[in-house]
Amino acid sequence: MKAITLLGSTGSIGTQTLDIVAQYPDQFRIVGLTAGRNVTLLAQQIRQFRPEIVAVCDEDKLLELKDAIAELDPQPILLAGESGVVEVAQYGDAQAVVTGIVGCAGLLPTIAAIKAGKDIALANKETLIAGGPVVNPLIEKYGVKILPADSEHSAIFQCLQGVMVGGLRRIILTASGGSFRDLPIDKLAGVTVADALKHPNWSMGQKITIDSATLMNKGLEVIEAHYLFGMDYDDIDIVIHPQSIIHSLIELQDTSVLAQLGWPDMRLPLLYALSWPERIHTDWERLDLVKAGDLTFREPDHEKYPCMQLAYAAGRAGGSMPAVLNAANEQAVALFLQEKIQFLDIPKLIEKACDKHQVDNCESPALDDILAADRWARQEVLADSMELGDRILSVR
Ligand SMILES: NC(=O)c1ccc[n+]([C@@H]2O[C@H](COP(=O)([O-])OP(=O)(O)OC[C@H]3O[C@@H](n4cnc5c(N)ncnc54)[C@H](OP(=O)(O)O)[C@@H]3O)[C@@H](O)[C@H]2O)c1
Ligand SMILES: C[C@](O)(CO)[C@H](O)COP(=O)(O)O
Ligand SMILES: [Mn+2]
Repeated sequence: MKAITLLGSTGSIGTQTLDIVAQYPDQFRIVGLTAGRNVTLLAQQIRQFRPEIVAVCDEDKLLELKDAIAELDPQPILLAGESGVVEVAQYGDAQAVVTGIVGCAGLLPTIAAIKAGKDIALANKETLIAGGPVVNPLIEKYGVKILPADSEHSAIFQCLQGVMVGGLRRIILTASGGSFRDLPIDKLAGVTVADALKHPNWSMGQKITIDSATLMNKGLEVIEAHYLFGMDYDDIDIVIHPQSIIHSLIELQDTSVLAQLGWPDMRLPLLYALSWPERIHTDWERLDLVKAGDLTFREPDHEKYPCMQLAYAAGRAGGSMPAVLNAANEQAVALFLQEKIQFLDIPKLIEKACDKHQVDNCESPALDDILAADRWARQEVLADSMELGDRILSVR
């Protein structure tokens, strides 16, 4: 039985992970859970999975959580704040930590888990995009495994099983195209948050759904693939595949191409990240190619979606630049979700921050450099968005 700690248990990744644990109680046991502030759901999860330790990041929610589970005996260790989340990440005999926290907030808990010798089932891509130069050396130093749970990187990882080192020639990331894939470019200016949250294939958290709509999710995944598989940016391609049945492909040195297929269901990559190198028999809906129908592909539209090229440029710049790109994106998406900026402002704000940033410690930025770059980028985007605010107010 594998002992697991789950960071971000109340989110899309978190609840799907717990769905797996509930289906396979003979395979998995929950040691720790963390959430941001949804203590109602967290209390339900504590009752069902009886973790040893729990943290809620919002310290103002701790008392409410204590009251919500007061009758439980024994009580889990209850912690709060970012330090509490870090404590849970490194706690006890958990063999693997599932990183389902959204954003760069997952970086410090992930580092703590690695230093505690725990394997990482990585869903939280921002941690690797921003912190790759620090995380990868720690993975090696502490001898832990990083198992991709992101659907594309799981597909690539699955295709790589049995491939000799040096056999990989190219990675092809598939992209659904997101909420506006069929919308003409001249209609993007006025789209609403509600429009952007209507992902055609996947049910996900709000931030990543907006990232899918801007294609920044795919740009981030290019950087994620670089850090996970060591591929040069010239050898990581993107193709639009509206059906999201092929979850990505690899090309080998002899030009043979391997792909992983399945229904768009995040439980499968999550399960494999937890069961690897084994495969667990499931009774989930099996892929029916006739039912799936036509599988189509098209070139990504870089004029319509500038975020992809912004991500390639940041990845190639290296050092602290991916951290700036990621933080600028997190801040811009948050402002869009708050309806303080427009959809097309997102790439503009990101580009402005990246253009201003002077990459230091290019080869190997320290953790403090990455955290400082993250903070700087968020402040830059906030300041730049104020000018946009003037424009928006004048339009109204
Ligand atoms: N959803 C998917 O299908 C999918 C697929 C591939 C990769 N991913 C990646 O997985 C990560 C999570 O995505 P998601 O869609 O599951 O997001 P989500 O639904 O928004 O869930 C985010 C989780 O993180 C918690 N959280 C938020 N801010 C936090 C903070 N500052 N400190 C600690 N916990 C915090 C939330 O807690 P509360 O809700 O309690 O506030 C929630 O449990 C992202 O990095 C995403 O890119 C997601
Ligand atoms: C589910 C997914 O892996 C989230 O990262 C997928 O990438 C989302 O779909 P899209 O192709 O980015 O629109
Ligand atoms: Mn993905």
